[in-house]
Amino acid sequence: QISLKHGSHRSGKRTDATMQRWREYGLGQFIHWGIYSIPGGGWDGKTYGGAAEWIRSWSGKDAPNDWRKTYDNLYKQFNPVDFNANKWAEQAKNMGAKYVIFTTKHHDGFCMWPSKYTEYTIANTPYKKDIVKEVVDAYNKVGIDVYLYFSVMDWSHQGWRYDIKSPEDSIAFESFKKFTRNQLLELLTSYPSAKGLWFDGTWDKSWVKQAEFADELETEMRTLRPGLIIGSRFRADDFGKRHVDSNGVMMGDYEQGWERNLPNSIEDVHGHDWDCVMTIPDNQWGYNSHWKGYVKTPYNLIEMLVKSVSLSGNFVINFGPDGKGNIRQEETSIAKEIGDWMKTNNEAIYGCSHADMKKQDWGYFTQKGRKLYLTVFNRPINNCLNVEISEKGVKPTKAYFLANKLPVAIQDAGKNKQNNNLYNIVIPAKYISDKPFVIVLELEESQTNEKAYQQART
Ligand SMILES: COc1ccc([C@H]2[C@H](O)[C@H](O)[C@H](C)N2C)cc1
Repeated sequence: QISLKHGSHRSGKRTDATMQRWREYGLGQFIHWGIYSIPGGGWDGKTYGGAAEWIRSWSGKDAPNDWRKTYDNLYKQFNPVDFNANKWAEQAKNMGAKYVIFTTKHHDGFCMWPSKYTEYTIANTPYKKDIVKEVVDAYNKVGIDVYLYFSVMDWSHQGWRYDIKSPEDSIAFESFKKFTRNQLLELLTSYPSAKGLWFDGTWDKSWVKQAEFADELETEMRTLRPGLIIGSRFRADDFGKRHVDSNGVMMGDYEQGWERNLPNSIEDVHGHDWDCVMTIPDNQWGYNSHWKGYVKTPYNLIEMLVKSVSLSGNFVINFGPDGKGNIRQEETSIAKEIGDWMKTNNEAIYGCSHADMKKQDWGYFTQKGRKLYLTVFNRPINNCLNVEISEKGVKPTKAYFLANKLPVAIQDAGKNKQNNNLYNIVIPAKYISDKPFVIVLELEESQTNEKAYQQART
């Protein structure tokens, strides 16, 4: 046990109602929208390879020549005439998202809210209006919780440094730290309904060296907003360790390391709350007019969602609206397809978590109370879903299709050396589905609970 002043201040999951609500979301929407959405990964008819929201930082073959000046003046033409936050919120509601993470400021430093601490904000664009407020209000109105994405790294600020290597760096970075704190307190004060902050741009040495400052700032923010949810990306500990501190204890309220990546087993989760944030194309978060490479299908994304919930995490799908405020057709049709699936099957997602069951090839288990949800992606040729109930002596009581409650047969599949308490859930051969489907399997009360209950009665 290494003694830390600025390591994690809590071990184990948060148990308060606000965090429990976060845990039950299942599905979220990420929105990356900013000045980078104007070029959309290209310029003057040419497209570039890197991540579109990073285009300001690219150079050489990945960006137009002497691009910085042009980029830094783009805000003067930012006028998203097609933007309608209510339409976005409606679409997210129909998709089944329970929370949204919205980019208030990405690495380029442009603020989508009228910050008092810099001129580089929405207030100084032809659009003028407070986009963060429009998004917060529209999403809250349809019952979707809002989380604010904030990049600490800010390429537009004179005080930003990648590392602190001289007294000059140190003086500059002190002004940057003051600016960052001012903006964060401004966001929390201006948008009190925001439930949390999703931090990014915190990997550079300059910030990693600010263990004390960041720790105090986190405490100040949590005091200002009791219940505030902050992930493991915000700050590093006394020895520069991020996500988990030098004693292996997770920093923040949930693990934020699963970016375009998913845990493969419950062991990978280490008992943490976590979210996976995922792009629809390969590595593109901001609008890119020319998606290259593989674009995930609705069913790739549904499988990732179900896998996330089966491992007690949330799954967040990224949308990148264009410079005019339109959500592109590919994203709209994916949202619709996922929404249709969620309308039928969201009981297997919302409020569910990992089931202590052996992973089977046909798909995933999620659980809520004594109900197991079997989401089938790979239907066995013999129509028998193998289920091995880990809780000793607990038997299944009934099984049925979630969609229409029609019962399905449960066969005792006997015992052998490796496993017992094995059952086949038999899907009727005549049942045809071209989409993943859910079978509900209800379990008896667990013996341990039952025994405890009986003893309690004496
Ligand atoms: C260095 O690799 C990175 C760095 C930052 C990112 C940023 C993306 O721009 C997006 O905002 C994502 C959530 N974030 C981790 C992605 C990959």
